[in-house]
Amino acid sequence: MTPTSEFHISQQTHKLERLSQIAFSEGFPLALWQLPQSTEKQLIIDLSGSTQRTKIDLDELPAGFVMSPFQGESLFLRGDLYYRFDTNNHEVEDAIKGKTLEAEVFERKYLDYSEEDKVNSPTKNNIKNQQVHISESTLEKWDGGLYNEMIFAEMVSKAIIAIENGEMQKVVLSRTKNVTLPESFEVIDAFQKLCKAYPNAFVSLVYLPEFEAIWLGATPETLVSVDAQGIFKTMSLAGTQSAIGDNGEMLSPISIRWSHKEIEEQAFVSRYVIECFKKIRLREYCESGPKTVQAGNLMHLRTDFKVDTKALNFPQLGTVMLELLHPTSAVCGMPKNAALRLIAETELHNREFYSGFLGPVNVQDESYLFVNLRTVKIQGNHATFFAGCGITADSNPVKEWYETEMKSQTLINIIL
Ligand SMILES: C=C(O[C@@H]1C=C(C(=O)O)C=C[C@H]1O)C(=O)O
Repeated sequence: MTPTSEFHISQQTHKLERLSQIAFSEGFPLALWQLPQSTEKQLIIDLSGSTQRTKIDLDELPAGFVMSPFQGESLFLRGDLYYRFDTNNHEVEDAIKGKTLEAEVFERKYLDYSEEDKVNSPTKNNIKNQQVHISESTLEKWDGGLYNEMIFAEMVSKAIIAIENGEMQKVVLSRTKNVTLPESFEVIDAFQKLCKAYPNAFVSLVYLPEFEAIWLGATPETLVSVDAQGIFKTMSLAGTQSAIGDNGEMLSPISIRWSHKEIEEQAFVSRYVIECFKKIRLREYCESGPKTVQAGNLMHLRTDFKVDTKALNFPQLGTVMLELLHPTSAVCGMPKNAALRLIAETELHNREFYSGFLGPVNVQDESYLFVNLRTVKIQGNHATFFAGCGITADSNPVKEWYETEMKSQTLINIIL
């Protein structure tokens, strides 16, 4: 191999990392993701320098990435630059061929590897050491930790009383866990580790310069997807158990037994999805499940729903269902308004983007939106993990605390 081609290959390997570091240092919004069961990583950079606030209309939006909070306006990252990388982090050939002029100009400005650049340009070569800019005022907002087992158990007890009083049937309460990251922590490495560890999850990294934050996650839950063939999918996911046995062994899904509480909790979510179909008088959906599925260190109960939008001549189904479904009772509760009220009165933190939804929209004619679970917000060396649990009349407050601990461990086990 000639020295030039060796250099070229090593630059290829680092391209994903370099592009990310450029976005972080220049303040360009960025989304990097791996779809479930895919070995490709996809990357979008919005060159405008800020995200757009928008209503999510899947039929209208250009190619980009949606980041939506639990409550409030959705953000849209425009796909000005779009890259695809294979398992070895090499750029995918057909994506290179279809490169836009904008991408070529960008690469010439930031990634041109002439000999002179290698020696002289600080922007182009020392970029790896640059971090996301974070202001003092953002750091001041960081709290040392709002929750402990007793506080959270009391919140759950309060929710159980509300359920017993007939105010609601189910509510999902969540908490945060704050961790100071070690100096050795590298966010792109953490993303890569999550991709390897969780091939069945939607693994994502989203940089939002206006929030001076990076959100990293590995969620098991599809909210709405519409593929290039017009197949719409959603799911009801709930009920949680450890996937790891008493002796540290990985359990198999068929060995898992579910209690009445968990079966009921998941059935609430399925009923909610079916109610949404009923509202638009759609009967032509296929339903399969519930079945036990593994999500990293956890097992859940899942029912899948599928609709052929082409056969029904209903191309807007994705947009209509998104509006009806979010927030589902997997992250909020039943009935929705009573649950929202209790969440607002009880939780000590703002959920921000946790339990909202995120994913690529109209990228290669497909849209995949996921519920933002198993997620962490990173600001400087501060990490806030978010996790929640579904509470019904049969909940045990201490068990629910452990469930949120296990859910935080899905990320912590891999990235720290
Ligand atoms: C709320 C979360 O997860 C949701 C709640 C579940 C439950 O209550 O058992 C299971 C899966 C998700 O639908 C979370 O991960 O934070």
